Amino acid sequence: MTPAARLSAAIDILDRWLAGTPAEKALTNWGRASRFAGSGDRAAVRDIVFGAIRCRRSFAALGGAETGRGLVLGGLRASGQDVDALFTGIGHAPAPVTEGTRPPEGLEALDCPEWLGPRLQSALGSDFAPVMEALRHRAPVFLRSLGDRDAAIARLAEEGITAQAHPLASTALEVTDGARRIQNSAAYTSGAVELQDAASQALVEALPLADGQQVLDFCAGGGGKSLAMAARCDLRLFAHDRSAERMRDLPIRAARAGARITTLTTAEALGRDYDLVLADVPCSGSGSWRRAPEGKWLLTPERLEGLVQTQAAILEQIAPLVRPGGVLAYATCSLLREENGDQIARLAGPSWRTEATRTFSPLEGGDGFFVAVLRKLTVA
Ligand SMILES: C[S@@+](CC[C@H](N)C(=O)[O-])C[C@H]1O[C@@H](n2cnc3c(N)ncnc32)[C@H](O)[C@@H]1O
Repeated sequence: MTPAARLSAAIDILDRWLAGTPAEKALTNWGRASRFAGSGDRAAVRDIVFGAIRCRRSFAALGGAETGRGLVLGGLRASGQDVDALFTGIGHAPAPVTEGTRPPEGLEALDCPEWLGPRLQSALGSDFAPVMEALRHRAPVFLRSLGDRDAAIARLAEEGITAQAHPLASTALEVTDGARRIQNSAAYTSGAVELQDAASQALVEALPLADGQQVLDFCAGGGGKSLAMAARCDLRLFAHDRSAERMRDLPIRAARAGARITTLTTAEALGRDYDLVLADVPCSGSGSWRRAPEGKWLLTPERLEGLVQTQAAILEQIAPLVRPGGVLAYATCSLLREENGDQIARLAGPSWRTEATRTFSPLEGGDGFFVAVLRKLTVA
């Protein structure tokens, strides 16, 4: 495909996305209908689409319309490209440009939803603009090394993947070249490295884990945190998720990593007690909007309120599962106070002591995360 034909494909996919089709689905449908597109074309179209979703408001202003065409045009203008050379109307190229442009202003220039601006500003203070700017760009690719980090770097290099140690976590590697080769590399398939954001790794490093503990990952999803916990200590480790479907791949991933993780139904999970319960709760995902940018535009005040209620209900459900002297760890990938510190304040009282809270900013390289470690006090 020519560069201009890739733009036309991205315009169609973005129009479908704007009409309500999830971006992954719109990309898959286009891929199925476009057998002529090679892997380079698919990757390039995907990059244009996700780049436009991250910068929806500013690209729409620059491109003169909130349409697929406007977003693509705005993206080209934002990066200073010669739009008339690409929008020629010849062959599969988009029709010549007639649209005007205007510079984005205020929250629009930061690609921040208007209603969220004040809440994020209050939570992030002087970091607000730099964080929102960071979320306009693609996320770095991180790996977690299961053994020696330098050995993993050398092994990846043999397969044409360049990675370097990242300071956020002792296990974290940032991939700077060859990221598309990871999933077929022997280092990955043999379990020497696992794909995981650096702040996710750092969050698990912040947990007071010790050999022999009985641990529950209550919102395990695909098991990213379970696997990282299993790699840290010899635990009796249980994974639970309200959706059993989301844990479907966990046994395969655990086998690849040589980890023992028992999945539990809700009734089973609630029927035991634990030295540590991790609740990596469903949240706005505002800390990971560069990785999953659609969430930025799908969040509404009502959805946020629903999430806050779910988080509070989960905390209430798991608090009794922690043994006296044990730990409840509450985590989100949110930047918003109502999902983070405000939730933990609910557990304040004579039964709990907050031992640590840590906020990871996207400015540190990884996703934005919050973790609080609360100790259940033994009754005197
Ligand atoms: C942030 S994701 C977990 C990500 C996962 N810990 C990881 O590291 O890959 C939140 C998970 O919570 C689950 N969930 C939502 N409501 C829940 C509930 N009431 N109880 C338990 N899990 C719930 C969702 O299905 C989702 O998989």
